[in-house]
Amino acid sequence: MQNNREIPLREQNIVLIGFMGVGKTTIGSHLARKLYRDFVDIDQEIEQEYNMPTTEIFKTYGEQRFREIEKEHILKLCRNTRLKIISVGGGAFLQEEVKQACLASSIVFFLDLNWNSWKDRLKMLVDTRPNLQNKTLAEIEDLFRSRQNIYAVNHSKIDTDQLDAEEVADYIIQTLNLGWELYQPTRGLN
Ligand SMILES: Nc1ncnc2c1ncn2[C@@H]1O[C@H](COP(=O)(O)OP(=O)(O)OP(=O)(O)O)[C@@H](O)[C@H]1O
Ligand SMILES: O=C(O)C1=C[C@@H](O)[C@@H](O)[C@H](O)C1
Ligand SMILES: [Mg+2]
Repeated sequence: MQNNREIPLREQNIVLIGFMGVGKTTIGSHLARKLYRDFVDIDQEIEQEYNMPTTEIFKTYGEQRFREIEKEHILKLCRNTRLKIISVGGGAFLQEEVKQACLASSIVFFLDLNWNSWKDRLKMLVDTRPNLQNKTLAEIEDLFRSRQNIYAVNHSKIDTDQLDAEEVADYIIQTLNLGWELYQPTRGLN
């Protein structure tokens, strides 16, 4: 496994984690554009590979198969790439191996959003997220709360409640610049 001691901090992949709908895909694409990096969205990669939406993949092959493919995609990126912005699915960190690979090879940002703000987004998410379907609001809240512990280990947590997607991307860039300068300063290198 490529680990972060072998990749200069400024070249490490940036991985966005968090519950469904917190904005990983939207914020990740802003971040990639602003940092002139490639953006990889794992859900979209899997949908392209299977040529069907996630809901159909769950129905046809089951969640377990989706998780296996998700793991393969993420481990491959962690082993073989740098300088990417990667949005992983909301359930990717359920798999310990995925979590450890991301934490060892990349800078992991947890996009946090409180339940009250999140539930306003439910309507626009439910058709495309199989794990939100056929559940009561109380069951979805339970899922939301039980998932928080898989995101708890990260390199930086960003509170997104009061920010639009572009502001979150700018805030992540400020955080990165602070960390890069602190731990691997450019001053005096030449
Ligand atoms: N900071 C934000 N403020 C307001 N709305 C946002 C913000 N970030 C994302 N959104 C909106 O929330 C919806 C979900 O965002 P997005 O698809 O990026 O979430 P996601 O974390 O990638 O979800 P998933 O894990 O299910 O793929 C989109 O309609 C997006 O426009
Ligand atoms: O949190 C989840 O379980 C999921 C989140 C989405 O990003 C997709 O990866 C899929 O819909 C499952
Ligand atoms: Mg997404």
